[in-house]
Amino acid sequence: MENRSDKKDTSSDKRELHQARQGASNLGAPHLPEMLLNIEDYHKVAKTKLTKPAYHYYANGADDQVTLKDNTESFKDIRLRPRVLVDVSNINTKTNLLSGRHTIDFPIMIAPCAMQGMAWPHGNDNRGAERATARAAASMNTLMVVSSFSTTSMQEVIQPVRKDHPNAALWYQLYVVKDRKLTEDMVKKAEKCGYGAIVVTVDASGIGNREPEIREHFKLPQNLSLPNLIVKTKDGETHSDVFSSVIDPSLNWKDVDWLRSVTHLPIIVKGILSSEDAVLAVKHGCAAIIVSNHGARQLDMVQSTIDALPSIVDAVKDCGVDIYVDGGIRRGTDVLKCICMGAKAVLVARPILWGLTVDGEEGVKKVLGLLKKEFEKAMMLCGIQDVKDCNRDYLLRYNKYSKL
Ligand SMILES: Cc1cc2nc3c(=O)[nH]c(=O)nc-3n(C[C@H](O)[C@H](O)[C@H](O)COP(=O)(O)O)c2cc1C
Ligand SMILES: CC(C)CC(=O)C(=O)O
Repeated sequence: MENRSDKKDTSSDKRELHQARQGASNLGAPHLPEMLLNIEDYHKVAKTKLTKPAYHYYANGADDQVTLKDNTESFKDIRLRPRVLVDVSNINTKTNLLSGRHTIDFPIMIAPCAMQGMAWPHGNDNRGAERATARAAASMNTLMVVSSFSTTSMQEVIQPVRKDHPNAALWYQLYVVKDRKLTEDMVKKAEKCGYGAIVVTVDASGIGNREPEIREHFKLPQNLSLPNLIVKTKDGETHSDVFSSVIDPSLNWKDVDWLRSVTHLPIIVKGILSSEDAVLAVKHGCAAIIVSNHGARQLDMVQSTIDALPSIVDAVKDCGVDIYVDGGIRRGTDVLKCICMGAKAVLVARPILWGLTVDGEEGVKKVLGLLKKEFEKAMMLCGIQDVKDCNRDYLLRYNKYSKL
C-alpha cells in the first residue's frame, strides 16, 4: 500500500497524526506542533508519516549522495560578518521578480516538486496536495513553481487558488517532452490559465540514479496520476519508466529559442551550474536562471549550489536577468548567505514536502513562516535593513579568513 488514506480529515487521521507524533518523539523528534521549531523537526515528523518508498523518493539524492550532503554542508563554510549600530527597527524583505512582474513579501519561493499527492493524499479525489501548497504560498505572499509531474493538473491548481487570492504568483515548470505538440500545448495552457513564467528544467536529460527509491520499489500509487502529461502509470511501471519514455534527451539551446517563439511568457532555465551556461541563457533570451543541481537528485559529484553561485553571479550580474538558487537551504541564515552572494531569491523543495506531510496547507505555511522569521532575524542581527543592501561584505569564507 502506498498511500495512507485518501479521505478528508477524520478522527482516524487525527489518531494517525497522534501516533506519528508519538513515533516521532521516539525518534527524538518533538511531538507537540508548537515544538516543531525548525525544518529538521518537520523532517523528522514527516518521516514517520510517509510510507517508506515515498519518503525515500522525496528525501534522497543520486548515487553516493555526496552532493546531497554538500548542498547543506557547504553553507557551514561561509560565515556571516555582521555590522552593528545600524537601525534595524524596520526590516524590508519585499522582493521584485522579473523586472517587477511579481512582488513577493520575502525572497523564499517554492521549488517545483513532482508528485506531492503522496505527502497530502486529501481533497477531492486526491487532488488536494498541490492546491494546499499553492494556497499556502499565496497566503504567505510568495510564489510557487508547479511541476509538470504534479498529481493535480495545472488548471486545477491555479483556478481555485486564484478565487481566494487573485494575485497568487505561480510559475509552471516544464519538462520538454518528445511530443513537441504536447509540449507546446502545455506551455500554451499554462499561459492561458494565468501562470506567470515557464521554468524549463535543463538538468534532466535522463533521470538520476536514485538507489534508495529503487531498493524500496518506489512507484506512483495507482490512485494518483500525472494529468499534465496525460499519463496514468500502468501496472508495474515506475515514474522512472514514464520519465524515460516521455522526456526528450535531445533538448538543446535551439529549443529554448523555439520555446520563446511559442509563448509570450518569460522563460527561466533551471539547472545552471556553470558561468558559461549562464551566459548562454542570457544570449538565448532567458529572463532568469535558477542555479540548481536538482536537489542533488540528478548528477552526483557536482558542486553544491552555494559554491557554484558566485562565479555565475559575476558572469551575468549586469545582464538584467534575475538569478535564483536552490539546494540545501534549511535556515534563514542560508537564505541570507545566498542573497548576500548575489541571488535575488531562493527556492526550497524538501522543507515544503515535510510541512505538507505534517499538516497540509497549514504545515507549508508554518514552514514558510519559520524560514521567513529566521531570515528576518538573521538580517536584523547582521545589521541589514533592506534586502537590497545585502552584499558579499557580510560574508566570510570560513577557515580562509578572507572576504568573498
Ligand atoms: C521530491 C522532489 C521532486 C522534485 N521534482 C522536481 C520536478 O518535478 N521538476 C524540477 O525541475 N525539479 C524537481 N525537483 C528539484 C527541486 O525543484 C529543487 O531543485 C531541489 O530539490 C532543491 O533542493 P532542496 O530539496 O534541498 O530544497 C524535485 C525535488 C524533490 C526533492
Ligand atoms: C519525475 C521526476 C523525474 C521528477 C523530478 O524532477 C524529481 O523527482 O526530481
